[in-house]
Amino acid sequence: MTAVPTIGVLALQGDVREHARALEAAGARTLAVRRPDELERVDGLVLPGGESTTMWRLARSFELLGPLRKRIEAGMPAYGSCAGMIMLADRIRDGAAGQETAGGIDMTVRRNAFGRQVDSFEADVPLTGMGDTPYHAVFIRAPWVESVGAAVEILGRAESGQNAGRIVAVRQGRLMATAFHPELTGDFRVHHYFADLVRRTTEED
Ligand SMILES: NC(=O)CC[C@H](N)C(=O)O
Repeated sequence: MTAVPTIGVLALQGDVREHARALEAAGARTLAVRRPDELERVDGLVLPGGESTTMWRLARSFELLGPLRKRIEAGMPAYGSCAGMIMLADRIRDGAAGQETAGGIDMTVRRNAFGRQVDSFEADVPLTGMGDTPYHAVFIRAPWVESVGAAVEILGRAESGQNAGRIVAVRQGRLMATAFHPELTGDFRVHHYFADLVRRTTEED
């Protein structure tokens, strides 16, 4: 029998409840993670959208940044959306002074990249491995992925307009990230994909 995985949502700041709801719709049990002992109990973690500078500062003061890095290095699956994508990037551009990330994905992410042109917008993005219909993606002061290392698989790019070709969804092994917010649209394909990844990981380990 396949066990139901417990997926944490980093609950320092951001749209935690929406992710929990989407993960539950994808068949996972969820846990709000604010403390290192909560982080220890989850099979995978979602880092939500919000504000990456605040998330970073809070992660430091809650003494979560170090434990988060350790669990990611040890192979915990993690998925970051928007600010969460920034948190999973090994390198960031246009960060606040001294801004750190948990890292894990070999990519450079530019913060507020689309925001200079337009604060928020919606676009259809075809996503590898998540069905034939493009994903209707909501971007809110979103970052984009400026460059990726060889181990990173590009799952989606913006298709049209002046931002055509920009990388907005990636995966590196057990880590994945999207520049957009799949918790807001009621189409939970991204959460299903991540929940399946976590389920397979718990079977492998
Ligand atoms: N919707 C979002 O998560 C926005 C991200 C935000 N601009 C940041 O830098 O963290």
